[in-house]
Amino acid sequence: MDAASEYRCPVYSSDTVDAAKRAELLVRPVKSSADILALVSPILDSVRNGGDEGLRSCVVKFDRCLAAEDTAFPLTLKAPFPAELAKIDPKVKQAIDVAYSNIKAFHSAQMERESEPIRVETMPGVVCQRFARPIGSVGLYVPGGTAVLPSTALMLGVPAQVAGCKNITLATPPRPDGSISPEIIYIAGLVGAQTVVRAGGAHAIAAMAYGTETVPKADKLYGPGNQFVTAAKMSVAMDSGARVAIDVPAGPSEVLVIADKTADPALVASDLLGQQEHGLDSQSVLITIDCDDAYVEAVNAAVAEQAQALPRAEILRKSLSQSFILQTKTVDEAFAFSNDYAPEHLLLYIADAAKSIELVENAGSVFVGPWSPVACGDYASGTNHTLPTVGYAKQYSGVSTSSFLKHFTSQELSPAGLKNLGPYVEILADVEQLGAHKASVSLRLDKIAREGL
Ligand SMILES: NC(=O)c1ccc[n+]([C@@H]2O[C@H](COP(=O)([O-])OP(=O)(O)OC[C@H]3O[C@@H](n4cnc5c(N)ncnc54)[C@H](O)[C@@H]3O)[C@@H](O)[C@H]2O)c1
Ligand SMILES: N[C@H](CO)Cc1c[nH]c[nH+]1
Ligand SMILES: [Zn+2]
Repeated sequence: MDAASEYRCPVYSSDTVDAAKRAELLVRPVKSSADILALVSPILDSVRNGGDEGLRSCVVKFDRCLAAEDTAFPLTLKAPFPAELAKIDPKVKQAIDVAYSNIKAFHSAQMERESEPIRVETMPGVVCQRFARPIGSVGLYVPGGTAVLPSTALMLGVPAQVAGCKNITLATPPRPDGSISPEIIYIAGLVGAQTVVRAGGAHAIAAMAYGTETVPKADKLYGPGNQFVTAAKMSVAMDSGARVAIDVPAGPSEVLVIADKTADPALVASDLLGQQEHGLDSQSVLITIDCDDAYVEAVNAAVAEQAQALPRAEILRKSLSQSFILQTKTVDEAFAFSNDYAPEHLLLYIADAAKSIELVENAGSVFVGPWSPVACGDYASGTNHTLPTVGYAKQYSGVSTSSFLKHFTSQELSPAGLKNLGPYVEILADVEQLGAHKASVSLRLDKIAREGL
């Protein structure tokens, strides 16, 4: 096998893909959740029962951070973070500041809509309202396994700050020497985080879900991560003892590109590789519309050429075989597959891309036209990169400002309102045979009648 042939995506044609194969192509290359949950459960128990000590032992075992063997290793850093820990290259600072500003602009606009109270008089004298409040204590997970992702600190920290969350904790795996990347500390300061936890994986999730001596307990957990992190989030969310919510199952990165003949094969290849390089369990998919075999070969050749020259060539070599190219004939066929796949990122590299958004039913975030590489959304366009994977875009939205808010409703009835609505409530309470419910209305209606209100 020559080197280039190791970096190719398998190719299928919709003409020959039957229903069973199509169903198979829709499934992501990830371990079953039962297998992962079995691995994650003892880690969660160790932190839930052992607090900081349990957390420390998991840091040693799983984050492979040498300094953690020292029992004096502080598991948390508290704000204000020392300036020397946040020292970054001025060029990097400028790029982070641009990203911060764009993300803040887009998420602040969401805040304006989401926090606006709603008031509706559903019947004369019956006023219903809805109010937004920030979630008090939030735990943000910033991945740091195969790559440290300060951009995720922005994607989670900015909406938390915009929503007005009071207690922001950020957890991320420490580097081998036990330190946290200065870019993450700089961003933690920018977004007003109070605590940075030096731990990654399922144990960091457990620490924020249950709280420890030094890690504050969060009301809601956010952020992407590998299969351990995602399974841990789902597990603690089901534990009534933790009383913690989660944002979205944001697992291994993925992209689906829909391309027609107008798409430059080299640029298509660059976006496929962009998400595939995240890890061995990532998946990139290309759906072509009415493109011949020569076009598909040109994409595969560009994939092989670019992949071999990239710093993460080894990850790509091992994982490109689980990506694939599917040749279809029509726009409808291509979008039908994409909507069933429900990709985290959907790149529309076709003529009339903007108009085709109407055809999208399920996707985390859409990249429209030839000049919108997925990397721009990953870092700095302003949208959020914490997005549903493995098909969860069918029922979940990506992280947004509203993920950091909760809403409560109110109703206020005047005597006239109760006279209008009360008799119907009495009937419905009768249907359910709930006498106390009925009496709470009847007694008031009697009083209104007695007092002539
Ligand atoms: N969907 C999204 O929005 C989105 C955004 C950014 C990144 N991602 C994805 O996040 C993931 C990041 O994964 P990562 O691994 O690089 O970083 P990570 O921080 O999620 O996980 C690394 C940690 O996993 C733990 N771990 C590793 N092996 C373990 C084992 N065998 N048992 C128990 N714990 C173990 C360790 O604590 C390690 O520090 C990638 O898959 C990437 O594609 C997704
Ligand atoms: N593509 C990731 C979301 O799946 C986000 C990211 C961070 N850094 C680079 N990319
Ligand atoms: Zn990415």
